[in-house]
Amino acid sequence: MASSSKKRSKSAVPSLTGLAFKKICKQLEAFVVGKKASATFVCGGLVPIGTNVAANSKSSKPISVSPPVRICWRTDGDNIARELALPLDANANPQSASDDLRQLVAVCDPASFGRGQQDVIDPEYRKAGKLDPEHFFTSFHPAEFGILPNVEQVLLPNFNTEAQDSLPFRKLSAELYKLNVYSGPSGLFRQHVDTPRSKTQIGSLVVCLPSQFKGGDLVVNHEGRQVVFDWDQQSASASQWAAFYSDCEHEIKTITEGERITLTYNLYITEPVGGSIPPSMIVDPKSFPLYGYLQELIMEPGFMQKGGALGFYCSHAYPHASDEAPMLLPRALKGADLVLYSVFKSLGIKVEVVPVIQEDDFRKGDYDMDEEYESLEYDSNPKDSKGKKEDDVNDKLLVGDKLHPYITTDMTEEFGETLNLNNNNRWKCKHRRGVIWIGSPAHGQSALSYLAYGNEASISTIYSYAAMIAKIPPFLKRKGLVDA
Ligand SMILES: O=C(O)CCC(=O)C(=O)O
Ligand SMILES: [Fe+2]
Repeated sequence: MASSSKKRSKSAVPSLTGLAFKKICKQLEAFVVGKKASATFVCGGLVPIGTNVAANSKSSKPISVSPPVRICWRTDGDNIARELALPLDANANPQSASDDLRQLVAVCDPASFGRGQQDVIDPEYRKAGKLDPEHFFTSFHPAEFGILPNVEQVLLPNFNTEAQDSLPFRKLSAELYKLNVYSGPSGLFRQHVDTPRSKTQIGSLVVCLPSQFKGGDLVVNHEGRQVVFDWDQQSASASQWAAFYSDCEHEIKTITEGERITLTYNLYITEPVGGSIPPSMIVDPKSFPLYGYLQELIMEPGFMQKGGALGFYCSHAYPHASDEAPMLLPRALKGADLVLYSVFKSLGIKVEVVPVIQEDDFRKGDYDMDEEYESLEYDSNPKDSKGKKEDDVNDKLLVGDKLHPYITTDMTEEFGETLNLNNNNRWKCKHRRGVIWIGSPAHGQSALSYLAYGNEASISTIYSYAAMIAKIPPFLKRKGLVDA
C-alpha cells in the first residue's frame, strides 16, 4: 500500500531535476529548430567585369575582376561559328552587338523541366531558352573567381576532428549543366526543386552573366526562410552567382525587360586531390553557438547523469536508403545536420546516422504520425529514462542497425497481423529504448517493400527517415571529454 501511494505521488509531482531536464530538452529542440532556421542553405556573390582585364592573366592569385565573358556557338542550319562577348560593348556598333545577342537567343531551344517522371515544356511554368553544354563554349569558369572555395566553406563546413581524414569527400566539383536565357517581358521559372543528376549531387550553382535586364529575382526558400537575389541593378556590370542545396525550392520572377543569361552548374561532393583538406578552409565546429551550449550541458552532472541517447531527425533529404548511402553519410551531411554531427563529434560524443521506421506505418490501423510527434513529451526525469511517455514513442520506432539500401522482401503480412521485420535478416533493426527524440521526421524514403494481404494481395512499402543518434556517456565518463 505504502509503496503504491508513493508511486502515485511521484508521477503526479515531477521532481525538480525532472523539470530541469524537460526544460533542457525543450531548449535543445529550440536550438536545433532555430539552428535549422539560421543554418546556411544558400550563398552568393558577385564578380565585377573589368573591360581592361587580360583574359589570360598570369597572376597566381584568384582574379577578383573578370574580363568580359565570351560565349561561342554554331548557328543552326548554316553552322557558322558565332561569338558573343558579355556585357555588350557599349562602344561597338550597337546594332551588330545586339544582333549577336539575338542570334544566341534564337539558337536556344525551349527549356523543359521535370514534372513527375517526365520532362515537359510549359511556358506558363517555365519560359526560357536553353543550350546544352555540348553546343557552346564559354570563357567563364567558376573555379577562377574563388566561387567554389566560397561555396565549399559555406555549404560544406568540415568536421575538424580526427575523423576528418577518414571523411575525405568534402570538396565540391561544378559541372556545367546548361546555358539558359530568360527574355523580357515574360521569361520566368516558377517555384521548383532541381532534379538531382546523381546521388553525390548536393546543390546547384547559378551564374548570371553580365547582360542588362529588369526583374528576374531569384528567390530561394528553405524551411520557412527565404533569400532573394535581385540581380537586375548590376546586371550589365558583373557576373552574379548563387549556390544552394538541392532540396531548396526556388523560382525566377518574371523578367520584364532584356535578357537574363545564366550558366547553371551541378555541384557534386567529391574527393579532394591530394587527400586531406587544408584546415584554413574549414569552419571550426567550435565556432557554432551549439558547441558552447552542448559543452556546458555535458559538464552538468544533473544532465543525463547515467548517460543516455539523443535522437535528431535529419532536416535535409539524403539518399539514405540507396546503395551509396553508407559511403555518402555522414560525408554528405548539410546545414543544420552537419552542424549537429560535427559539434557532437568534436565534443568526443559518438554519433551515428541511422534509418528510422515508424512501426505504425505498416501496422493496420489509422495512425497519425504528426499527432504522435506533436504530442511528444520528454521524460521528466532522467533517472526514469525508460519512463512511460518516452517508451510510447520508442516502442513505435524501429532503428536500423546501419544504413540499409532499399530492399524488396518475400515477407508477407497477413490481414490484421503485424509484419515482423526481424523475420528478414537484410534490414536489421530494433527498438532503441531510452532515446530522447528531438524534432520531427521530415524526408521519408522507400526502405523496403513486402506483400500485404488485405482483401486483395498488394505490394506495400515502408518508409524510413534518416536520423542521428548521439550517445551521451554517463557524467563520470564524459567529464574527461571536454577540454579544460
Ligand atoms: O537562373 C536562375 O536563377 C536559376 C535557374 C534554375 O532554377 C534552373 O535552371 O533550375
Ligand atoms: Fe532550378
